[in-house]
Amino acid sequence: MQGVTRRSLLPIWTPAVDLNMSDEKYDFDFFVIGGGSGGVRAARVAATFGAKVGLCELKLDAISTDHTGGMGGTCVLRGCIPKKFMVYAGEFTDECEDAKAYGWDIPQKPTLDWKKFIGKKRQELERLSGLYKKNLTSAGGQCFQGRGHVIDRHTVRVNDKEYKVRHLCIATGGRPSKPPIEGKDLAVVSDHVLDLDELPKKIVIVGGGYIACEQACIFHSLGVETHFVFRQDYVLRGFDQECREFAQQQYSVHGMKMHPENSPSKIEKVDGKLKVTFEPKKGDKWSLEGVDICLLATGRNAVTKGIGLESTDVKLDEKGGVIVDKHSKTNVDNIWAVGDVTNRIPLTPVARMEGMCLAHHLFGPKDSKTQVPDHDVVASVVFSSPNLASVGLTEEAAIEELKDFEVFSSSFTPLKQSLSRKDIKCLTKLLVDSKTQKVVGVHMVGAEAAEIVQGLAAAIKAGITKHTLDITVGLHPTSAEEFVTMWAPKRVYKDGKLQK
Ligand SMILES: Cc1cc2nc3c(=O)[nH]c(=O)nc-3n(C[C@H](O)[C@H](O)[C@H](O)COP(=O)(O)OP(=O)(O)OC[C@H]3O[C@@H](n4cnc5c(N)ncnc54)[C@H](O)[C@@H]3O)c2cc1C
Ligand SMILES: NC(=O)c1ccc[n+]([C@@H]2O[C@H](COP(=O)([O-])OP(=O)(O)OC[C@H]3O[C@@H](n4cnc5c(N)ncnc54)[C@H](O)[C@@H]3O)[C@@H](O)[C@H]2O)c1
Repeated sequence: MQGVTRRSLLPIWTPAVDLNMSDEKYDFDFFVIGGGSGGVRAARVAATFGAKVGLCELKLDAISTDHTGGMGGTCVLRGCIPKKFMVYAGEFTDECEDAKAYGWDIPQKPTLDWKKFIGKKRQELERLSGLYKKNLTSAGGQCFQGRGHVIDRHTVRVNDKEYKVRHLCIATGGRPSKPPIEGKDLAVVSDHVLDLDELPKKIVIVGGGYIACEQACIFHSLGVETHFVFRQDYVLRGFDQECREFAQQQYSVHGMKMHPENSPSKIEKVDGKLKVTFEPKKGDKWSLEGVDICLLATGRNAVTKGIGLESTDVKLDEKGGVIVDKHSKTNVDNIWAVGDVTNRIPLTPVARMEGMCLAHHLFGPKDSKTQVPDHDVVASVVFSSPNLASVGLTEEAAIEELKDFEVFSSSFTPLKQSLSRKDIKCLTKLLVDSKTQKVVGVHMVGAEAAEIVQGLAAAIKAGITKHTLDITVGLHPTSAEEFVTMWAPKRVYKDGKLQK
């Protein structure tokens, strides 16, 4: 086959497979379908180990479809990165508020040139997408633009050409799903709201998960009339209950219009705008009119349909995700899957870890310690305003799993806001195993929580005890120092029961 070259720089260690003995009947040792966080990491590391690697990805577009995507995948083009740019864009509103309280004279209301912002965002994402391709090809991998289709367990078709592959990796990620609401075609999904030509005046955001919370806070901070509608009494099911309540209370302090225990039942067009009708858990139906955008942030589905998987015996779970073992292997010996398509933990660093471990497992040194991804104690953060960052057990999970533990928590006004928006509060929380004194959970709601909890996540992995935190000298004055100055437990549980 033309154009496929084995990387000349062979690794200095002993690879897991003898790459010089690879079967000539294969065009590639390793072929990846999907150029997102997981796929590119797997392909790039495998190429670095000297494997003959190919990867295919759809053509670049902000909106993902069966035929559009782009190198870098969801995280780079319609996830983490554009979302974080929007978070930053919105933060200047609060900064201006704080600045005034600190004595700055801001003569007129600052305005945002949305077209300028979105133009810069598009330019930067295109650059990043190009970098993903460049990094893979410089590692020796080959990149194809086109839709990958599995013909059989050793054959992939891209752009009408078939390739024989020794190992195949499915890394096709996920795409947003819409619930069966009347008029749902009038609503948009997260791909769209991260790439709007114009900023809406009035937006309805449906869902209570990561995306809904982040987007609601972003649009509210950008001055858009934001209606945040969710089914439960509190947002972010699965997070620590005290943190959920605290975050939700802080969202309303910022003035956002929250509509808990409501679901949309109908979306229609009236006089060129949207009318969205809701059914509350209790009470009568009600509607919002004059809505520019209705975002359905109600979950995502693994991309496993229409890519030829049915021509293999690869087993899917009940939600359509690829079932894999601890090495990311499917039930078919040479087919592997990493990232969101496997419905494990749908986060970028997790997809990357799975890709990295797979490459090590297949092509790395035999004694590599990074062959099995570790899904235990994975930190996560909701980039809402304020951030909610979390690692380890929640208080509710600790009651079930640990039974004997102590809760340390503190809520306070961050120093910066003590001269400005005094109703802005921060919550820090630690859970400690009573028997071992090990820290088993860290949670924070507040500015920069993500930056702070990252370090504590590493400390938990290293088995840090409460005593070590107690003898750690804080950095003053910071919000982070609360984690080393919470001496007395707020609550103590014995045998899963709260002690008086
Ligand atoms: C709005 C939003 C915000 C997010 N924010 C964060 C965050 O802040 N932090 C975080 O950790 N995670 C975040 N995530 C989650 C994160 O983006 C995903 O977990 C991550 O991108 C998954 O990587 P992946 O490689 O599994 O899949 P993807 O990145 O989705 O990549 C899959 C790729 O496969 C391609 N593809 C699909 N089918 C084919 C085919 N047949 N042929 C060729 N190519 C194909 C797609 O075009 C896509 O590029 C966010 C997600 C969303 C939607
Ligand atoms: N900061 C981050 O790390 C980040 C940000 C965004 C997304 N993500 C990842 O992407 C994944 C998907 O995010 P998501 O927010 O789409 O999903 P999610 O699973 O976090 O939330 C979906 C929400 O939609 C609600 N919902 C579902 N069906 C509904 C219906 N019919 N009517 C009303 N509400 C309904 C659910 O109750 C839930 O609150 C997340 O699980 C997360 O792992 C991560």
